[in-house]
Amino acid sequence: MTNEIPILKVKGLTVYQGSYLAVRDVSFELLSGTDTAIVGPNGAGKSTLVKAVLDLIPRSAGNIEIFGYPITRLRSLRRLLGYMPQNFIFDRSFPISVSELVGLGWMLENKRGNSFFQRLWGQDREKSAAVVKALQRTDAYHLRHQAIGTLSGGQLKRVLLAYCLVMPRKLLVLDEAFAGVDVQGAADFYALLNELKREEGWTVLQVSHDIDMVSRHCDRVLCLNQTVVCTGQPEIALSPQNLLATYGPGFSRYQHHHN
Ligand SMILES: Nc1ncnc2c1ncn2[C@@H]1O[C@H](COP(=O)(O)OP(=O)(O)OP(=O)(O)O)[C@@H](O)[C@H]1O
Repeated sequence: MTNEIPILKVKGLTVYQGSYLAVRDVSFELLSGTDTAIVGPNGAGKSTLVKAVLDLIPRSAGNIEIFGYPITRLRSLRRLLGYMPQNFIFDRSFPISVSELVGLGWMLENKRGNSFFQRLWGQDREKSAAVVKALQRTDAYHLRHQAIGTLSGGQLKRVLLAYCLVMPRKLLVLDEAFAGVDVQGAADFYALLNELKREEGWTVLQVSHDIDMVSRHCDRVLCLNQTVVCTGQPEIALSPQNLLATYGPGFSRYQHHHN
């Protein structure tokens, strides 16, 4: 259900990457239970924007409020936030299984009233059940015993999404989560996001290059090219004029590729 509570408020955000002005004076809000896509050409500042919004890189100007708090005071609320970065770089010989990785996303909740050992045992069972459910939801359960270093690109995306889903979240931030996932897989992922949004009230912010999927599945679109070019419902934000303004004249070839 969509209601009018802003989960995230970004005002006047400006970010430099080294000496390069990557994001300039960006403002937007995310309403609870909505799925917003950030689109724009390569180098437009999309990844920089989401990293700065999550306070993972410094900003030179701007205010960010998340769940009603300044981002710097997020601390214990971080578990309400799932983030899947564009690239996940790791040593492929690192001996950790898919289940173990997904389990790392599960955090202890402070439950009172039981003894230490009861809590420990209960939480272990809860964690195992949550890992199984998350892997089933992303169609990666069959990979659970595999070492993460042996996964294909698309399989790894499924497992990383399971890592994000293993806890209930309020905000899920995905940076090209579906790049490299096959067509059926991407459609399944969008169906899953829809379920999380409608049935569990999650809010989604996703960077995507798939204009076709975005126009079919997202509630709002933010067109970015260093700064916000336009924002609104997909049918408005992705009009030919707005796409031209965002991507420049080369876009028609890209769009053709998707039709
Ligand atoms: N660590 C860095 N140091 C210097 N410049 C950087 C760094 N990271 C990004 N940039 C530059 O900042 C600009 C924005 O990069 P960013 O990765 O945010 O773009 P993007 O819209 O996510 O691109 P893509 O669609 O290719 O993933 C680019 O010009 C890039 O070269």
